[in-house]
Amino acid sequence: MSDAPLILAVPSKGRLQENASAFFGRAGLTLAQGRGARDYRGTLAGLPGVEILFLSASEIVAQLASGGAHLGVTGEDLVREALPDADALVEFLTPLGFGHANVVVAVPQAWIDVRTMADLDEVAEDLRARHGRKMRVATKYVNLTRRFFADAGVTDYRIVESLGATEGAPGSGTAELIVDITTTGATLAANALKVLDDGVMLRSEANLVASVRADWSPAARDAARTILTRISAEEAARTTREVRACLEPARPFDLDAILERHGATLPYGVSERELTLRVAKANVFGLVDDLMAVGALDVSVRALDYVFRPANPVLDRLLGRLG
Ligand SMILES: Nc1ncnc2c1ncn2[C@@H]1O[C@H](COP(=O)(O)OP(=O)(O)OP(=O)(O)O)[C@@H](O)[C@H]1O
Ligand SMILES: O=P(O)(O)OC[C@H]1O[C@H](OP(=O)(O)OP(=O)(O)O)[C@H](O)[C@@H]1O
Ligand SMILES: [Mg+2]
Repeated sequence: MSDAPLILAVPSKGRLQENASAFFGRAGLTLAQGRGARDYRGTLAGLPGVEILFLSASEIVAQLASGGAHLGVTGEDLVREALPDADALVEFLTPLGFGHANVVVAVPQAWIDVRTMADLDEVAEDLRARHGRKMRVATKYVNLTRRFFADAGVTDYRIVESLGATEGAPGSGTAELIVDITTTGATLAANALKVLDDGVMLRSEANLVASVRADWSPAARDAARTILTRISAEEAARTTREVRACLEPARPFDLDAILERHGATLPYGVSERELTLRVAKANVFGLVDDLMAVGALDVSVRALDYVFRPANPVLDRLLGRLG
């Protein structure tokens, strides 16, 4: 099985789907979905050593854990919930900048004296004394909740497993409080719930995740190299700019000081009249000001599509992990 292809698992629906295919598209990796939206297998245009599985975000976690997929895009919240020992089974390669959601503990806004996890002890005691039953927490994040509540020293409660519309549980009387994800806070507000001051359990976003258990054949490693190289090249281009400056030949200045001040580099070396610099996007205008101040005759700034460099820390980390 040494030429087994690389299996890449991509969300087939939901909030992560569109962002995931846009992300691969920017990196020059076009997802081709066989015979239309209901075909759950696909390919990467121009990369024959790759098979794509279109799965739900939570199924992607299961495939990464079992080794059924080499790489996948999914939410960190789902990985941490499903895999108690996540770091032994998977490697988080890079956060993707979309799918942001916080996993939070939320209680009714009407509980004005309840602000922190420690206050939940009193709520639990009160429920026991007055109604003779345990405080109930509605959630589908059962494992994350158990761990977080244990770390906070809250032990007198019961989990009511929720399959959806978790925020409705306190209103309908099936639980006193909830643990769920929130992005804009609109659903919590609509259900008159508030997040406890120390109730943010996890700040999650979509990640590119690698399976440690998968059959990392030479062909699969080659394909991963190609994919991660393009992803890094796109990221480097998106976060940096190329600055070209035409200089007055006879006028000396401290180039090293300028490079250092803005974290700029000279990827093509130094020549007397023209400099090509690379700099973080946020530092562009400071660098331009300094170049003008030392007498530059013309400065241009360009966005690039891709920046390829021989070193790829993400790939190195993956290969190091696989041994
Ligand atoms: N506002 C949001 N609501 C829900 N999920 C979000 C939100 N923002 C980001 N996400 C991410 O998307 C993931 C859920 O994706 P989605 O609902 O498509 O998959 P799923 O829950 O596995 O599928 P299903 O709901 O069919 O079980 C979350 O776990 C989280 O990582
Ligand atoms: O903070 P907000 O921006 O309001 O978003 C949070 C809500 O969105 C998600 O539900 P979703 O619509 O995905 O339904 P689901 O729970 O059935 O997956 C999540 O479970 C919350 O209910
Ligand atoms: Mg969902």
